[in-house]
Amino acid sequence: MGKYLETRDLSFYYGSLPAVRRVNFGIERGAFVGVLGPNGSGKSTLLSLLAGLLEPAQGKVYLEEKDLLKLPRKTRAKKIGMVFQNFPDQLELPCHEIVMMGRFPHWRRWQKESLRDYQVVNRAMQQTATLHLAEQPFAQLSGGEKQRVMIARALAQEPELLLLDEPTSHLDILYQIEIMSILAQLREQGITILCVLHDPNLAAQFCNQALLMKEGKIFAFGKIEEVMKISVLSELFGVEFLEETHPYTLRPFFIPLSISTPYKHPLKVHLICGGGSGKPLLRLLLQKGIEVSVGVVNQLDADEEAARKLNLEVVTEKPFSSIQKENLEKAERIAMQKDYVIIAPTFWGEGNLANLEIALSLQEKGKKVLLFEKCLDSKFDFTGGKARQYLEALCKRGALVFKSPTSLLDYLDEDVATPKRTTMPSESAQSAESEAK
Ligand SMILES: Nc1ncnc2c1ncn2[C@@H]1O[C@H](COP(=O)(O)OP(=O)(O)OP(=O)(O)O)[C@@H](O)[C@H]1O
Repeated sequence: MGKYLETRDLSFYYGSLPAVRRVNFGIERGAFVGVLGPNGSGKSTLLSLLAGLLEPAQGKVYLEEKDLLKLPRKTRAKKIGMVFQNFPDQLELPCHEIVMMGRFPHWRRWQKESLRDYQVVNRAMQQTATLHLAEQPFAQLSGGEKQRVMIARALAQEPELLLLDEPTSHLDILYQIEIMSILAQLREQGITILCVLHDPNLAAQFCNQALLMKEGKIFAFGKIEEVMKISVLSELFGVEFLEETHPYTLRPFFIPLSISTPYKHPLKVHLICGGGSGKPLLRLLLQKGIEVSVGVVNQLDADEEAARKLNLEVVTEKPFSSIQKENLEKAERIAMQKDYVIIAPTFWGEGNLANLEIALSLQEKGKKVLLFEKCLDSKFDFTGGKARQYLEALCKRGALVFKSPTSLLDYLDEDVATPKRTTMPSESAQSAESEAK
């Protein structure tokens, strides 16, 4: 059986500019789809095609398996409610009359407003908190108030399918949440909703599916939990995100961090850490644009969580387990691709000691190892001295010891500026090394 709403090879051009390119997707009745994508990616054009306001250059839109453009105009107007950006916002009509316009498709010629029409308008204005604006001229409302009145008008239409283009764009945060909650309730009543949004969090919290667009094409489409991932969103928007899970809804939410640039620093490092010891360093390394891999760390460890949320390459081991051979080999392979191995001042136990064995092995293969004075403090060693022996062996064989993350970062910068330095410890590092001894 076909879907409630479906597009097949849908394309649209403005002159020679392809705005929507061979878009294929289908949604079930009652879906609540968030349409997201960068500016100019074709979201509004797609919505206009779905509303039948634009005629596709190629392909078709099907509503309940029928060619949308072949449905009588009045049938379309009854079924599809729209809240678009380009409403005439200087109308002097009182708001209740604007909302009543939503009833037009249900009227016969010369029909007057019925009691039911007034009831539906009243309910729509209650739902959108616009009842107190009923007598006010539309033109005199604020942007957010106008937006809510236009949503009320669409609700008064009692549509099956609601298409909204950035319905939250002029709303303060309270009304953003309120409007999204109203839409979620409408969905529970069986209305199918497609809604262009700029905020991934509104989509992640309220929608059940996401349609991501880039350059007129579908970039990703599916359930929120399948599609809304930092790797996908970062690539779509060119912004780094941190992902958290909402403690109550268990839906993901995203914190934009910075504009994603390809790692701009020429050096790459592998970080051995654990228990949160790597976090301060991770932040500094990433701020400099240095590519970082992490491991081996136990799943659910604070550093593992940070690396995962930052979408870094990370080698993990099961929680509370000693590191398995295949994970050690994987970490070694990854670290071999890097310029340095950095050891954070973490606690050492029998479970993670093997990370120091890899560091020694990597050093033997010519990899440069950097660590911190604090690493040599025996209070971090819960292996009866084995960890300290490994760390001292690393130092004897040329590992550089630093007082602080910033001095290590300075060293990396010097190293880039003076290529020969990579084989010769810097003065600051040497002095730290001798102090440590
Ligand atoms: N009326 C028009 N005439 C010519 N080009 C247009 C027109 N409307 C949109 N475009 C172009 O078509 C492309 C897609 O625009 P569209 O408005 O569909 O994107 P969008 O994803 O909704 O953008 P935004 O997030 O900025 O609202 C853009 O390159 C835009 O410049």
